Amino acid sequence: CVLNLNRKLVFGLLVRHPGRIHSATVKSVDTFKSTAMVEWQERKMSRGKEFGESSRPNQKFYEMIQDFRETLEILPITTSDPIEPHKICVCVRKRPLNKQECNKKEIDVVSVPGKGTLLVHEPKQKVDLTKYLENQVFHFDYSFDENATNELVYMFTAKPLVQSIFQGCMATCFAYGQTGSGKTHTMGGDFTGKQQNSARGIYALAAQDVFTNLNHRRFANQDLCVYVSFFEIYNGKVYDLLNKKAKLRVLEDDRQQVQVVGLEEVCVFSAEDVIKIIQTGSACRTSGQTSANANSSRSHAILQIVLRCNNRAATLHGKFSLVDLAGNERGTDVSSNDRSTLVETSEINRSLLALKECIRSLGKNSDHIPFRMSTLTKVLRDSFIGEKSRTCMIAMVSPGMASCEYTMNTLRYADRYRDGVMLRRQFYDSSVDASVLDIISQVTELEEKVYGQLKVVFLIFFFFLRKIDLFIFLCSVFQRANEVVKEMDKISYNIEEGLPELVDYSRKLLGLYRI
Ligand SMILES: Nc1ncnc2c1ncn2[C@@H]1O[C@H](COP(=O)(O)OP(=O)(O)OP(=O)(O)O)[C@@H](O)[C@H]1O
Repeated sequence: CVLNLNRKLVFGLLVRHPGRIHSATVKSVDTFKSTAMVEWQERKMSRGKEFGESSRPNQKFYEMIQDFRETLEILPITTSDPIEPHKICVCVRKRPLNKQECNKKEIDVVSVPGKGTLLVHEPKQKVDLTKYLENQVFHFDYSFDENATNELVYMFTAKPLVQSIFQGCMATCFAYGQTGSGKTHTMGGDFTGKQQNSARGIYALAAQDVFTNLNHRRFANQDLCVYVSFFEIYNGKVYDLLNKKAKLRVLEDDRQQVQVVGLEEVCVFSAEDVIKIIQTGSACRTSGQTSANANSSRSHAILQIVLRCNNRAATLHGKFSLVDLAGNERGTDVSSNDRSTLVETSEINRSLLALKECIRSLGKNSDHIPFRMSTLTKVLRDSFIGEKSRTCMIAMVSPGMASCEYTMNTLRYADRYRDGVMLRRQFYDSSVDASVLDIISQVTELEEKVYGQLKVVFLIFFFFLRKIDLFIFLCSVFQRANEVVKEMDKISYNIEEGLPELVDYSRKLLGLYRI
C-alpha cells in the first residue's frame, strides 16, 4: 500500500511537471521508498519469528498465502447476521491448526473471508519447479472460520431445525468431514483429554432449546413429550448406545415405514437428562486409530430427539436426528490395513455416497429417493421425504496443507449436492432448461432401447438353447448381436451429435448459476 502510494506520488508529479522533477522531491520519495521497504522486511521477519520461519517447510507457499490474504477483505459471520430459513442448508466449518500441526509447522491453506465463502489455497508446482497457488473458491449458505464457537455454529445450523420440529417437521443435521476435522467436537462437545464437555456441543444446545420451546406458551398447550434415542451404525449394523450396544434389526413395513426394532427410547424431562444420555452413549461409541486422529469415530452416531403428543397412541409430532458421521478417509489412511479395517472403511464410504445421493434427490424434489442404498439412509428415511423434511449439512475441514486433498474432497461433496439444489431451481426457472431436459430424456430413451434389444437377444438365447441345434442357434445370436452393435453405433453417433448442444446448454446453465 505504501509502495503504491509512492508510485502514485511520482506519477502525480510527472503529470503535473513533465520532465521537471525537483531533486528534493526525488530524495524524499527515495527516503519514503526505503522506509517502506524496511517496514515490509520487518513485517516479514516478525511473521517469520511468530511461526519459526527459519525451519518451516514450504516457506514459499506460506508467504504466497499470506500475501494473498492481505488482499482479502475478512468479514467473519457474527451473531448479528440474519438467519435465513432453508429446506436444505449447507455450511462449512474450519477448525484451527492443532498442537501437533503447529509443532510440525504446518501451513494453514484455508481462508474464510466472509459469511458464506471459503477459499482453499492449493499449493502447486509447475514442471520447471516454479511454485504457484491455485486459489479455489467455494460458496455455501454459511462459512465459519477457526474462531467460531459451537454456539455460533449452532445458531445458524441446528437452531432453526429445532423450531421446525415443533411445527411437525422431520429435521436432520449432519456433521461431515475428514477424520479429525472436528465433527465430534461440533456435535458432542469439546474434549479435554478423554473428558468430553457435552454441554457445549450441538446435541446439548439443541436439547436445551427443545425444552425452552416446550415451556413456551405457544407450545405449552400442545401437550408434547420429549423422547431420546442414541444409536450407532457400524459396518452396516445398528447398535443401541443406550442399551449396552445391543444389535438391532432395521425392518420396513408394508407402508414403507422403517423401524429400528427394539430401539430404546428414553423419556426425558430436562436438557440435563439429555446430556447424561449423550455422555453414556458417547462412551460406548466404536472408535479406532487413523493417521489424522488417534481417537477416530469409526461409526455414524445418531442422536434422535423425538416429540410425541402425550396421548395414548403417543403420536409422532416431530423428530430431530443429529448425525455425527464417521470420517470420510480412504482405505490407505487408516493405520491398520487388515481386512476388517478395509471393510469398515469401504462400508463408511458406501453409506456416505448413499447419503449424498439421497440429499441430492431431495434437493431436486425427485420422486425417487434411493434410501435403500445403505442402513444409514434407511434409518433416516423419513428425513428425506415430503414437504416437512429439513436438512442441514455441516462440512468440517482441517486447515493444514497435508489435509488439502481431503479438504477439497469434503468441499466438493458438500458443493455438489448444493449444485443439485441450485441446478434444479435453474431448470424450472430458465427457458434454456427445457431443451436440456429434452436432450437428456432422448438420451435416456435411446439407452432404454438398447437395453430392451439386448434383453430380446438373451431371451432368444435361452429359448433356442433348449429347442434347436447349438450351431444354428449361435449363428442367429451372432447375427442379432451384430445388428444390435450396429444399432448401438448409430445410437451412440446420435448421442454424440446431440452432445455438443447438451454441453453448450449445460455450460450456459452453469454460467447462470455461477453468476
Ligand atoms: N473448532 C475447533 N476448535 C478447537 N479444537 C477443535 C475444533 N474442532 C476440532 N478440534 C479438536 O480436534 C481434534 C479432532 O476433532 P474431532 O474428534 O471432533 O474430529 P472428528 O472429525 O470427529 O474425527 P473422527 O471422524 O476421526 O472421529 C479434537 O482434539 C478436537 O478437540
